[in-house]
Amino acid sequence: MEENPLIIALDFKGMDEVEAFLEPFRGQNLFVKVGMELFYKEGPNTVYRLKELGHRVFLDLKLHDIPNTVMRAMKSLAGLGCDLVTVHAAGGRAMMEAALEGLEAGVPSGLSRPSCVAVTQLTSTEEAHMKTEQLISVSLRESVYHYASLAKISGLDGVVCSAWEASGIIQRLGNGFLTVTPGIRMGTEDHQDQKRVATPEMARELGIHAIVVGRPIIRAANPVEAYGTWMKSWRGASQ
Ligand SMILES: O=C(O)c1cc(=O)[nH]c(=O)n1[C@@H]1O[C@H](COP(=O)(O)O)[C@@H](O)[C@H]1O
Repeated sequence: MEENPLIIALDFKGMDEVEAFLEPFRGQNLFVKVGMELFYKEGPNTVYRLKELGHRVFLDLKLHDIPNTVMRAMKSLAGLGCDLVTVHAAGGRAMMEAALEGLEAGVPSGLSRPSCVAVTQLTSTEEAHMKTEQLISVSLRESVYHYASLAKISGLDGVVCSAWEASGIIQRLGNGFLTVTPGIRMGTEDHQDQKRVATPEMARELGIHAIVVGRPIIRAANPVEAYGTWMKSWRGASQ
């Protein structure tokens, strides 16, 4: 992954909205995330179009199924030419290994396989709910560290976690293991459904590799200006 990207979550209803959002960014190469809403509506053309426009694509479908199904699904996704994909670590080691097997089998010749990161505990999850709803009795941090270790043992490239656990993961698993962090807010705006939240400055100081930002940029009155402000906060003095 290139130098600490800010990944814009394109959480839009369809490609018309995506094209309208991207138009004022013409000439800039962004790192964008395609999630379930957009992919389920528009399908593979989403990825082809974004690649044609020169953007890097995080295809975030959070696969979680039996190993054979995930292996075959990843084979299809690798063929689209995306750069980064996700699975749920809760699917287990065999499923994560199968995901990598599928990605390696499906990658078009001449391209490198997409990076694959595992979602640990969603940033919308609070410790109390994890304990009552998932019946996990360790702390939320311990649960995230456990999933991150499992993802590393399985050969994955990193994890999706909140900023609250990222530095512990980097300490335990090394700086080469990616930490991709949503739940980022400037501090002033509504957290919406996010619970484990941090500012871009905090994320930078914690050594996080990539942040994912959706609504604060895509719903901003002036998204280009908002992106510039966010990039300055995320990159700090180097921007
Ligand atoms: O895998 C993800 O990207 C993800 C994992 C997670 O734990 N939390 C999380 O918010 N996300 C995604 O990150 C984006 C965050 O969007 P905003 O809350 O609008 O900034 C959404 O597209 C979520 O689907």
